Amino acid sequence: MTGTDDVLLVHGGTPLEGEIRVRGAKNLVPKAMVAALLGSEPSRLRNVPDIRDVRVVRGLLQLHGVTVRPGEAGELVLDPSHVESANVADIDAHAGSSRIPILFCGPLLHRLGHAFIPGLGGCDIGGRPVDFHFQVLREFGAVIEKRADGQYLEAPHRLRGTKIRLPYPSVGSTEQVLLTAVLAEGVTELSNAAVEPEIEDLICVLQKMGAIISMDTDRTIRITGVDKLGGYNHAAVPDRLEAASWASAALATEGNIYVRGAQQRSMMTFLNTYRKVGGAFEIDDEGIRFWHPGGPLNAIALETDVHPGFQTDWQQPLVVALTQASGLSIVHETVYESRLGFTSALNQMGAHIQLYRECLGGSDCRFGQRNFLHSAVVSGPTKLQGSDLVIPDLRGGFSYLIAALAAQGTSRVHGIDLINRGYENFMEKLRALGADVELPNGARAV
Ligand SMILES: CC(=O)N[C@H]1[C@@H](OP(=O)(O)OP(=O)(O)OC[C@H]2O[C@@H](n3ccc(=O)[nH]c3=O)[C@H](O)[C@@H]2O)O[C@H](CO)[C@@H](O)[C@@H]1O
Ligand SMILES: C=C(OP(=O)(O)O)C(=O)O
Repeated sequence: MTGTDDVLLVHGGTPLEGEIRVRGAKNLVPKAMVAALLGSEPSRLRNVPDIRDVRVVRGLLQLHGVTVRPGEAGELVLDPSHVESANVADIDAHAGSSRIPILFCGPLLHRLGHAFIPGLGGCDIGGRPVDFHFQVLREFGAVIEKRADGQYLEAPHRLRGTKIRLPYPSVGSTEQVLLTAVLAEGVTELSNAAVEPEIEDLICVLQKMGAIISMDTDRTIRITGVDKLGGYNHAAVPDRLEAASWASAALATEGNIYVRGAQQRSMMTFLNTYRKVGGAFEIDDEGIRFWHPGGPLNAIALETDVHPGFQTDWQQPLVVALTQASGLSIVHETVYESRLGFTSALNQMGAHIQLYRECLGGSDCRFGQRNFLHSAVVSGPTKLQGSDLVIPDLRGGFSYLIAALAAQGTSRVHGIDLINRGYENFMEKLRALGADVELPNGARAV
């Protein structure tokens, strides 16, 4: 989508108020769909959001012979009975913008003995190499050949369990190990694993299928391979990243939003930070209400980290709220080396955000001596003015929507289709919250 179809006019200055609902997590649902490939029976996934990353994986699974059909509302039934006989063609067309194709490696090697992985998508927020993925697959016994159009993998023999230590607790690499080890021969011990709530939920899915997986408290995961897995029936964990985005929108626009589906357990670190900034929230069994209680917001020092630290995908939307806090906030991004570039457009709107190459705010990280602008000092409060904005990535895009909604005047936000990757029906939700947004004359709703 290009041109006027992909532009949103945002008339700012109105607090967002009302209720929206978040469904299953973008960072779990596509992976649970891939897990269905490992089963000998159909799986039923519930609480599935209608987002682009789900559609991309659905296309890829269908290409590999998995029948995917909708069940009840928000359900997908995935039947992998015909994977062996599928005629895989045109895989590049389905790879799309997502990073998920890399997670097809283990399941396809188990089922077919070979796999082809095209170029990956995902947000442009750093180099995002996949060296850990290929290293762990080699340790399981896969042979990998890089060709011009992608990576070809083969498993000449059944993959074998192994002992692996990740150089960094990478989410995708941990998932790669899980999806490969469950059907490998013998035991796999993974240390320095990522332990994000979405990973725990993927482990729940795999256990339902018949896998044997234990998690220690020291980032060690042990998997005892089994010969066969069945299907699963699972409701996906809610999207804590989307929930936090709406919470940040409530704070930046001086609004009040009830996020149905938001869960305290997976958002504890975010909630502590939200409270330190001066945001208010109230938790009940169905969701969390977030609001600006009035008065000034507090500047804070914030460092992103792997779970249970402050999740990097929460950072960009919260930075918009920090432009409204009194004093100097420090933001140290330690997960991605280039996730602060989006702030230049906030400065164009009137914010005062200065980027630094040094590790500010406490600890040293991998990016410290390497010339990456990965720390920020946000000086506030500053009034924001409407502007012309071009969305750079998923969370940066949502941040621009928040900034435009908090600003005086009208903004033209270009590239809004990108937001459909991870935010279900965001236009409907914005309107339900009273946002004054419109598509330019003649444009379709995205
Ligand atoms: C679809 C999905 O679930 N995306 C999430 C996932 O991304 P993703 O799984 O890609 O992120 P990782 O946790 O793997 O990446 C973390 C860091 O490890 C580095 N790295 C990773 C793999 C590798 O082979 N080599 C390497 O150097 C990355 O460049 C990055 O600096 O976790 C991130 C961290 O919580 C989130 O921001 C993303 O929203
Ligand atoms: C970085 C993100 O996603 P992905 O890994 O899919 O690019 C995100 O959800 O913010």
